[in-house]
Amino acid sequence: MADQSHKSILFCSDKSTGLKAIIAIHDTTLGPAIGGTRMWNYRSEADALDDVLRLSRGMTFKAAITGLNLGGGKAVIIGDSNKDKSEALMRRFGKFINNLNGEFITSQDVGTNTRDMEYIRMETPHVAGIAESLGGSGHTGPISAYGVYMGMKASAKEQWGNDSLSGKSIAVQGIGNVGEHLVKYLSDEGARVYISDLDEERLTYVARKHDAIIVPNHQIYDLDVDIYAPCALGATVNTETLKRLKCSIIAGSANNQLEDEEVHGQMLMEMGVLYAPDFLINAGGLISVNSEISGVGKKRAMQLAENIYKVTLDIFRKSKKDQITPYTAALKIAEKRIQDIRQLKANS
Ligand SMILES: NC(=O)c1ccc[n+]([C@@H]2O[C@H](COP(=O)([O-])OP(=O)(O)OC[C@H]3O[C@@H](n4cnc5c(N)ncnc54)[C@H](O)[C@@H]3O)[C@@H](O)[C@H]2O)c1
Repeated sequence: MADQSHKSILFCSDKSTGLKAIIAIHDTTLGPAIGGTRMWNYRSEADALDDVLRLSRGMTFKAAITGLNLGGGKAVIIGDSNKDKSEALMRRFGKFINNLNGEFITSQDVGTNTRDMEYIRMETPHVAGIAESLGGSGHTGPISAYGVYMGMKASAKEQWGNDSLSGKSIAVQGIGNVGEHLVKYLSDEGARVYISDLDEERLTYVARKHDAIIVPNHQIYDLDVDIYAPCALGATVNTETLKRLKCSIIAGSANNQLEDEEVHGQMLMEMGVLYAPDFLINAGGLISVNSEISGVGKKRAMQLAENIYKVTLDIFRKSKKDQITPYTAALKIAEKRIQDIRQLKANS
């Protein structure tokens, strides 16, 4: 908690529903902490804690760099989302969120969906990502994918002087809510798209629908492609995979793609691989949820997601000018905004 400057961490446990969850609030300078609830079968509670601490910190910087008045938080429920989920478990979790009196607002993430958010809503108003038919912003996957697509095009512009992805070869790891929509954008633009996932049925479906090429999971890092798009889980860019990756750009939706932000960010820069900071280009989901909370509507949300193109180019410019990695450049801009607003609030 002290290492990454978290504000608070709440462990939630309920025997009758089998709920075991952790809510981490990183920073609330800009506004209430917001972050999805991930349900995952973690190997240990320590792994779950590590994940929620990293993810909540990323949310702080994501909101800050996107210009939203929101803080950073995240929740994880320990369990198998296919087997352990129930209405009672989700509603019990909603009660824990309600006890935080609006300091934390949640939405969907890996392993949770709009139905789960509806159960949480039965116990607390501090939840977004509700189905469109019920007045919410619905699935965040499409807008997240659009933001990643914008960030990827900006990366292409920076690396090759032209933002067209037509004819480029792109490996998308994970074709879930975000990955599938990203594959559609890329395929529609004429890219050659390779896909991998743990879910065989989904792979066949997406490959057929969007004319993509299936590759076995273990081969995704060895492909001779222009772009690697991690859209499954974090830390896939590490010392081991960097020996295998041959791409010129890394741009995807997964949170915390770099196992060690400093070490692997620097390695990428030395290798001449352009890295589009994850917390910047995957902000579409947050933008969508913010539109639901603030009532600004879908059109404005799409404009903000489109703006990721420009912000990504600004970050690359700063990275070059200051001789720092794009990740550090993005972090500095986000931290400066938080610092400025903290001062503003202290003086008023
Ligand atoms: N949904 C959003 O709006 C959003 C926003 C920002 C960031 N993200 C991040 O993007 C990533 C994807 O989100 P999503 O909503 O599409 O999740 P999802 O659960 O719908 O999809 C993830 C997919 O990755 C696959 N997968 C898991 N481990 C894998 C592995 N080792 N190799 C290949 N495939 C694997 C899963 O089978 C699944 O199909 C996550 O890291 C999430 O935190 C999502």
